[in-house]
Amino acid sequence: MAPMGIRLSPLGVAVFCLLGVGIIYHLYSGVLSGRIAAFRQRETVDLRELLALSVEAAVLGGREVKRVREDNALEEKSKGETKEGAKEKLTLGDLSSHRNMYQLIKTAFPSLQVNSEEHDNTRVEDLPAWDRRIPEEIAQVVGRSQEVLPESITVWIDPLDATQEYTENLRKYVTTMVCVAVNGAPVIGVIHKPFTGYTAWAMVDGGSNVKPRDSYNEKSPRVIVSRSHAGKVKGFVEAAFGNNTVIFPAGGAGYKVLALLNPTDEKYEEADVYLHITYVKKWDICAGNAILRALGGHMTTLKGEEINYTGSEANNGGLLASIHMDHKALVLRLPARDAEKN
Ligand SMILES: Nc1ncnc2c1ncn2[C@@H]1O[C@H](COP(=O)(O)O)[C@@H](OP(=O)(O)O)[C@H]1O
Ligand SMILES: [Mg+2]
Ligand SMILES: [Mg+2]
Ligand SMILES: [Mg+2]
Repeated sequence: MAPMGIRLSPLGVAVFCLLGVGIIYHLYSGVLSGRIAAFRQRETVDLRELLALSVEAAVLGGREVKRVREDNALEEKSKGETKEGAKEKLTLGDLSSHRNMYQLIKTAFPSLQVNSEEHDNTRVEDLPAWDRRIPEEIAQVVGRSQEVLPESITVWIDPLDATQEYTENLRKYVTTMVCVAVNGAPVIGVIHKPFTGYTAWAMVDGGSNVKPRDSYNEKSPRVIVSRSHAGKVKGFVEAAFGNNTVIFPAGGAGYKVLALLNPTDEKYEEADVYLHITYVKKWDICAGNAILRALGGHMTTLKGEEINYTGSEANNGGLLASIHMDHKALVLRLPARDAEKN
């Protein structure tokens, strides 16, 4: 005979269990969410550290670019053709720079999304890990750290910009570039010149080591454009700013942004506007965009839209860059463009 004749109702047991689970959940949810928050806190990345690392990476890549050029060991290959039929070249300078830059950044911050123009997993033996030192030059300008979540970051690297000109030994156009975008907005930009050793860097709301020129000609801007991926840019520029517009053809997207500023390493064309009408990729333009933005300038599509530096590498909308000018007014002066015909 069952003692006392107690019978458990299944419904009662279920309600009792649910209550128990509810109490345990209530007690632990605060603790758990606190733990998760603390974990995320620890995982943040300091943008000032990323700036220092980006400069280090650009200089490291630049050393390879210079070495390969000076050894005359370019091992030039073709990666295919651009949409417009120009040869897309690849040299040992691009590859060796990529291996060094990518490995340095990925070893220091393995969780970051890093998009390089080149793809090659050959390990660089004996590459020392980044020492996490913030150079004095950066510490003096960027006074405090700025923490962001790693998942909000996209790093874009161009291990050698102006490869076409590099193969022609037009050394002044060649740069290495690193850019850090946060939630798609370009925030840190580094443009390094391997053959002069000059490095321009800037961080939005942080500071920079490069300044704009004192004056710009807004009424009749001198326009810097591509020399090897120009498309029909001459007619486009003349339709916008008049038939007598001074046009400077130059190599490299990094170089052309520097020509809008006041870099101190060598003489540049003093351009007022940088304009590009053919296809271009985000590693080509992100660093320049970040530097211009940090200095109060703008880089947009030809329609004046901001460029989002997440997702696909493609920028199909062309490029208009200016500083200390009414950028919207410049956009309004541009003629309608047929992206298919360029
Ligand atoms: N139409 C196009 N298609 C693909 N890449 C282009 C392009 N126009 C310019 N670029 C890239 O943008 C950079 C600057 O070009 P430009 O000197 O013509 O202004 C070069 O980068 P890389 O040298 O890193 O490949 C070049 O390949
Ligand atoms: Mg290339
Ligand atoms: Mg490039
Ligand atoms: Mg390149």
